[in-house]
Amino acid sequence: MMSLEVEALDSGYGAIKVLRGVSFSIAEGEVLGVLGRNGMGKTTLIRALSGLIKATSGAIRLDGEDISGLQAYERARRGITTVVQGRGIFPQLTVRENLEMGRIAAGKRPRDRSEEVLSYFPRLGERMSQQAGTMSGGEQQMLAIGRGLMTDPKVMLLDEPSDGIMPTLVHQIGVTLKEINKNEGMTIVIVEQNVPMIFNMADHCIILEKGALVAKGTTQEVSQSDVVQQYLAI
Ligand SMILES: Nc1ncnc2c1ncn2[C@@H]1O[C@H](COP(=O)(O)OP(=O)(O)OP(=O)(O)O)[C@@H](O)[C@H]1O
Repeated sequence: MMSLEVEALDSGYGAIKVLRGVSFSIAEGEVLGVLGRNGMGKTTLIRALSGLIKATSGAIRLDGEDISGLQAYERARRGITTVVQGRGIFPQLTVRENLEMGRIAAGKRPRDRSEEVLSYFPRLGERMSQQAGTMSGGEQQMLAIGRGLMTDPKVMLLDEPSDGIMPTLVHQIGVTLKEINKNEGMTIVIVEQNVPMIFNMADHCIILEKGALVAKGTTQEVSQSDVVQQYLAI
């Protein structure tokens, strides 16, 4: 069974149509990389999957169930967690409190994942009482991912986790996300401008151009195809 299946999805902001007929599917436990230049609809896709904006038509199926009519919190209860661009952590709260917010956000009582979170991100363990807003960008990104993990999700949506982070940490975060994917069997949808990061960690890739899909395939197929030059300008 497909873990996540998106069919002919249209979405946008009021009268502004952004996503046009987007279709793809991800098997359970896979990593899907979402590539595309600035303003092509990547963040909008993450918002539409998480339920922050509505689908105007099409379907989003999680394990066969169409969740496109559900509110964001209902999707979260079904196991979708979102690590938003800019991280969305609570800067005034401590690391410990931010992680606890993840558990609360899950709505039910999820398994306690704090041990796993601290094993993936030992730096967080050293800073449990620190105010989150005083940490470096990379540490805040680790916290945002850790908080998502605390909800004990089945699917993790990430919007540009490399944004504003120094290259060595970007590499490390990519490696850790892959570990989480493998160890937890976690399905991951990751939006990135950082093409090498995606080519290193994704099983499949899609490329968005003006809200429509212009490429989809295995990472190997997409990375070797002309579309990379054409749509990503690298
Ligand atoms: N809240 C909003 N209201 C109206 N239009 C929006 C809103 N947010 C985004 N858009 C528009 O939707 C289009 C796609 O934006 P989106 O943020 O999804 O692109 P993106 O591929 O994530 O870009 P970036 O890499 O710069 O984050 C853009 O034309 C943008 O101006």
